[in-house]
This record gives sequence, C-alpha cells and structure tokens, in this order.
Amino acid sequence: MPKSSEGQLTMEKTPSYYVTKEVPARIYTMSKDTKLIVVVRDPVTRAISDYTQTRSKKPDIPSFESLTFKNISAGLIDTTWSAVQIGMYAKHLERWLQFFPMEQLLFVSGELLISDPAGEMARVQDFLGLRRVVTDKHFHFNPAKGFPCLKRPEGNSKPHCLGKTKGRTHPNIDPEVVQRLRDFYKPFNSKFYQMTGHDFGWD
Ligand SMILES: Nc1ncnc2c1ncn2[C@@H]1O[C@H](COP(=O)(O)OS(=O)(=O)O)[C@@H](OP(=O)(O)O)[C@H]1O
Repeated sequence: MPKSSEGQLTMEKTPSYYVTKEVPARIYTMSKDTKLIVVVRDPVTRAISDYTQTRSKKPDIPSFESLTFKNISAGLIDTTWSAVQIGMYAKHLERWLQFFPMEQLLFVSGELLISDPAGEMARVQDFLGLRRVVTDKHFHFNPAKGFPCLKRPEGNSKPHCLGKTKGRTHPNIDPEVVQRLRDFYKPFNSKFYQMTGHDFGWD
C-alpha cells in the first residue's frame, strides 16, 4: 500500500478480502489501525447476483438450483459453493474480530446504497472522520437503470452510471429454492445483526 501523506487517506478495494482466510492477519501486520468497509446485501440476492455474473462469462454452467444443493432430495445446501459461502457474513466476521475491534469495521447496506446513497455515504464519511462532502447533490436516480448515478453538483455534466456489468437482470429462480436459502441464512443473518448491532432487514 502506498503511504498516505498528512491529510490523505489511502484506500484499496478488493471484494474477496472479506472472505479470504489469510487476509485479516495480513492487513493487521501491515497496519493494525486500518479501517475496514464492507458492503453487504441480502445473501440470497447476493448469491443470485454472483451466479448471474459467473454465467455471463460461462453460459454453460449448471442451473443455480443444482449448484445450491449438495443433495437436493435431502435439501442439503452446498456451503462449499462460493456463491453460498460468501453470504455467511457472521462466519467471516468472526475471523476479522480475532484481529480488529468492531469499531474499525463498517458494514454498508447494499440495499440502502441504492435507495439512499447519500445516507450511506454519510455513514462512510463519518466513519472515516471526513467532512460530509458527498451529499444527495451528488446523486441522480436513473429510472431506466434503476440505480443512482454520480453527478457533479454544479453544472450540467452527464451523470456517471456504473457499467453494463452492474445491475444485470437476474434469472428467475425456483421460489422453493429461494425459500430454502432464506431458511438456511436466517441464523447467520441473526448472528450478524447481533454482532454488528445493526438489523439489515433481510428476513
Ligand atoms: N449505482 C449502482 N449502479 C449499478 N449497480 C449498483 C449500484 N449500486 C449498487 N449496485 C449493485 O452492485 C452490484 C454489483 O456489485 P459487485 O459486488 O458485483 O461488484 S464487484 O464485482 O464486487 O466490484 C450490482 O448487482 P447486480 O444487480 O446483481 O448486478 C448492483 O445491484
């Protein structure tokens, strides 16, 4: 990581850090004061989003339904499938808490990042000890995309939306499978709400 000068913050983003076993110890060794920000969303939607992303690169992969189960008739969920495993947020958090206190972690709601981006960005800026420079003036909701886009508060420049690979249409998943996943995640979600002191409203 490059060093930050006075008045600067160095930031780095890697989605797989949160779930990679060796990472908390490595970051702690690098700098134990590091602040950690994780965007989390409903783990069921997250799994479907993950699958949609993989399928866009490998269209021949098996169905979501068949990948979800180790044994479909016994209803045994395959927790080794990364799309399922990543959403067990409480399990991953336990590893982080062996190195970092909860005060150094911020969990941003992926749902609120869409419905109230300025509100979530206020939490991020407060957490980082920054003035609230990014506000609702910086967001423009694009109804066609169904997502907020970034804009400059002054002038008429075109808002910047995320690219086509974000916000893809998800396939329809068998509602029974969705319900089985909901039931599976329930205890992990409750534990996560309890650990973070924040109810993300996924159940
Ligand atoms: N403003 C805005 N514009 C577009 N997309 C948005 C936005 N805010 C959040 N999202 C959601 O971000 C999801 C993609 O994020 P990823 O976690 O896949 O990104 S990354 O690959 O880890 O960088 C993506 O998930 P999918 O809808 O499943 O594609 C979006 O729902």
